[in-house]
Amino acid sequence: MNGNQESVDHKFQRRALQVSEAQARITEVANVLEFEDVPLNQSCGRYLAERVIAPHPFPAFNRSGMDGFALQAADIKNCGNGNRVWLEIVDNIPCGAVSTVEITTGTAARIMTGAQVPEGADTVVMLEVTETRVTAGITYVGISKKQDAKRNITPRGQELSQGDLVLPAGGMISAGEIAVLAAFGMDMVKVHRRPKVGIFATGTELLEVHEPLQPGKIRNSNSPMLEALVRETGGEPIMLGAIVDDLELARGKLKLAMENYDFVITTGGVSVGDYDIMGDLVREQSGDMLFNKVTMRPGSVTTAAVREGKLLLALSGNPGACFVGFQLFARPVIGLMQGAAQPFLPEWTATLGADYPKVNNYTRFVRARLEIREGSLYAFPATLDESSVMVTIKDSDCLIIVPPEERGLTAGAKVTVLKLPGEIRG
Ligand SMILES: Nc1nc2c(c(=O)[nH]1)N[C@H]1C(S)=C(S)[C@@H](COP(=O)(O)OP(=O)(O)OC[C@H]3O[C@@H](n4cnc5c(N)ncnc54)[C@H](O)[C@@H]3O)O[C@H]1N2
Ligand code: MOO
Ligand SMILES: [Mg+2]
Repeated sequence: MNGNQESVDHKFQRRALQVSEAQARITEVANVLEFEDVPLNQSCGRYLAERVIAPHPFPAFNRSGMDGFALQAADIKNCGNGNRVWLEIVDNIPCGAVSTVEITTGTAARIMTGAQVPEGADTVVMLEVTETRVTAGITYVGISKKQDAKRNITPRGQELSQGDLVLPAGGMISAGEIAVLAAFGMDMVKVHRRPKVGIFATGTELLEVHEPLQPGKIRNSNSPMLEALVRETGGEPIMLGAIVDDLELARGKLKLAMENYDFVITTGGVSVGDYDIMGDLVREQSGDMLFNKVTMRPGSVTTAAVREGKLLLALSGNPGACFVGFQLFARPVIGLMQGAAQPFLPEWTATLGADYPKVNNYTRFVRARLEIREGSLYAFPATLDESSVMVTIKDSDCLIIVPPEERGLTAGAKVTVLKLPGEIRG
């Protein structure tokens, strides 16, 4: 044997991790970023850094649910069958006012929806079932139907008592949360800073989006896709362009990116090809490597490393693998850095809508369209779902998790899907 044959090429020596193990390794080193206070109207899509406890009951006062008259139910308990009661109107209470007149037997106050119910009143009769008359300069309301106490009054604290947990830490802020925060007077919200995510692509074949097509070359579509994905997950993308497949160039670029940003994502050059420089770069400092092979398709060559506490995720250049690798590894990292309590894609159960005959050694994440038929959720796998395929990414609502199987799956099988964000296209 000559020396050449004896030597081991470490490029080919990769220990494949299960997806869950790879996710555990990368999320373990994803540190939550510092706090910042943001104005309420800019907090949509951020994650609450602290739980919110109700500082007061909500609603804060007994509130009328109707335009009508506040009175004592006991005064009208014999109404009906021709019996009518006349009560003296002692006040008129618009929204925002607090009446100083207590309702006693024989009296009522005109009141508007949303106004504070006056002391002494225990029911509000709606305007439409009342009549008024003026006798000797005094206005009376006539009521001819009985009504129980508590009707049309929302009691103080009906929705929340003081001290109740309103919002847990780590929940995403959207319209409903913003309404609650506003109602409790929180015009500034404590969140975790968005991670700055440096993104660059490697590949001598890559053209800029605006460049005309040239023989053998392709436009860099992964960088804009990653930029959109980083934004979608709440990160701040920093676009560092594309570089040719040159180890020195890549080393310099990576160093700069790792020094300046919270998280670095690259695409391309992680397989075993002669120009797969990102794989080589990570292997150079093998102590830092978290994984460089995962038992998944697409994206088996997805590589991750940690350097001085900073994470590098080197995604495959193949668009399908780049997309899936982002969803499984970058999404939770970016979420955790912002303090998200649920940083992973949600898992749903669906019925497979068409046969999926492919046999897999590895777990497959198959792009699919979701459809609701007669109240049940169906997942239709994309006909083209190879790692290298790009166009079916845009048609997908979810990724079907197809475990390693000796034979394929048939239509009707129950499958677990990872729901991608956004509306179901149907
Ligand atoms: N001998 C082997 N060959 C390959 C293996 C293997 O195990 N042994 N793995 C295959 C698998 S699986 C994948 S996935 C790819 C991974 O490739 P790389 O991550 O090294 O990516 P590249 O070689 O740079 O490019 C692959 C493919 O993607 C296109 N590409 C690259 N960057 C972009 C971009 N920014 N935008 C759009 N498209 C991009 C590139 O032109 C190539 O066509 O390796 C297999 N090979
Ligand atoms: O990394 Mo490749 O995408 O497994 O097909
Ligand atoms: Mg390659």
